[in-house]
Amino acid sequence: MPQQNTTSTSVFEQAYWQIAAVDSACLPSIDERINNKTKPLGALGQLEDLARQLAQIQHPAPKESKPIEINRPVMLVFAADHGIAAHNISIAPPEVTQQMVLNFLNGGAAINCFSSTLGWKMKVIDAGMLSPIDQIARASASDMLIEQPMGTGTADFSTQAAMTQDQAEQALLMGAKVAKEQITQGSNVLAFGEMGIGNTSSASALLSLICGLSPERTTGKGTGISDDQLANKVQLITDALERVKNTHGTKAFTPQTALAEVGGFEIAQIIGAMLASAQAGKSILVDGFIVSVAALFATRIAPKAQDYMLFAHCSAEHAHQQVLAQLDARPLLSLGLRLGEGTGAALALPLLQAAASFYNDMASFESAGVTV
Ligand SMILES: O=C(O)c1ccc[n+]([C@@H]2O[C@H](COP(=O)([O-])O)[C@@H](O)[C@H]2O)c1
Ligand SMILES: Cc1cc2nc[nH]c2cc1C
Repeated sequence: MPQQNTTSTSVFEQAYWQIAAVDSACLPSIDERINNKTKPLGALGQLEDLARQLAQIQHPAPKESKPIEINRPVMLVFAADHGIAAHNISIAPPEVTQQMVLNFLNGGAAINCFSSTLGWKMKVIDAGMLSPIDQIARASASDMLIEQPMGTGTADFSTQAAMTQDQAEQALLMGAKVAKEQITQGSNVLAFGEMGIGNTSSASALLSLICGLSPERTTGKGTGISDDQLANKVQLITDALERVKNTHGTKAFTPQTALAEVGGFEIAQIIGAMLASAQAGKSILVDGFIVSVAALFATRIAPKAQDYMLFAHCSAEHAHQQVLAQLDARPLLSLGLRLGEGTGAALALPLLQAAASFYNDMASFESAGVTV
């Protein structure tokens, strides 16, 4: 059931989330620990930045030098359908969203392979697909599946608002609930993935609205559509932006308005889950283009949430670079992936573990008797 916001503060306001910035007072002791490891200064490159950020998130007290822990890493894959998918803007029809969710529940997708190989717990969240999961699949996958649909897919945003403002609000609360449950179970690293035929259209429109970028710059081929389909996708997003400007004027769009007009149920729930993770002081591992747009929205609601975000990879969807630039984020991997599902985030877990391992266990110059 949707939670009630008992305060008068909206979930789209920073004050609702009360996210503490990570404290830079702890940096000197963290840097001292990293710099005294038996290596030339900076020689572990981006792994040093990763260790620094993980240590800063986990040990804000200035003088403490405690190990980094990666506990019960959990992959949360949010799935939903999109009304815009009726316009042939994907290689696949909308039914494929649910077919792929069933594939997740049966353990057969790329994200299952990576999660089981690398040690992720995996949860699949139905945030609003065209039809509910049938009882047999539900019964056989009760441990992996979380059902909290906001409806049977969003409305077609090229002609009307994707969802109501109230749904956008409820979606944030429902996403937050999932993150809180996983944190209660002991997770301190939460990764985010998604599945939704048509959701690159939604992510592109959201990016255009919130950053004032033209649809040509924010729109790409998603699952691999043709040039003609891409031209149609750009036109549909252009029409949607025109519709939204006619409805709300040309003023800057708030995250809530943008989400309600052109968002997706899975994207909105991810935003809420990220904000709750940051609120609880846990690390957020961001996957590809769609999840990064959700991360951008989370930071537009509560800028301090970014302190807790680690960017796993750079997707082949070219607008992902625009999102990363907006966030001034440097991703860990660049493998040309454009699958989604959380696959890029899953693959980054060994890097987090390696960063923790050198930070925790590598000898210092003093302890090893190495004199440089
Ligand atoms: O994560 C990415 O960067 C990414 C880039 C392109 C496509 N996807 C996946 O493909 C689906 C959306 O693509 P489309 O063409 O249907 O909009 C959705 O299920 C995503 O998981 C994901
Ligand atoms: C087959 C398929 C698998 C996916 N996984 C994430 N998005 C997807 C889109 C399609 C079409």
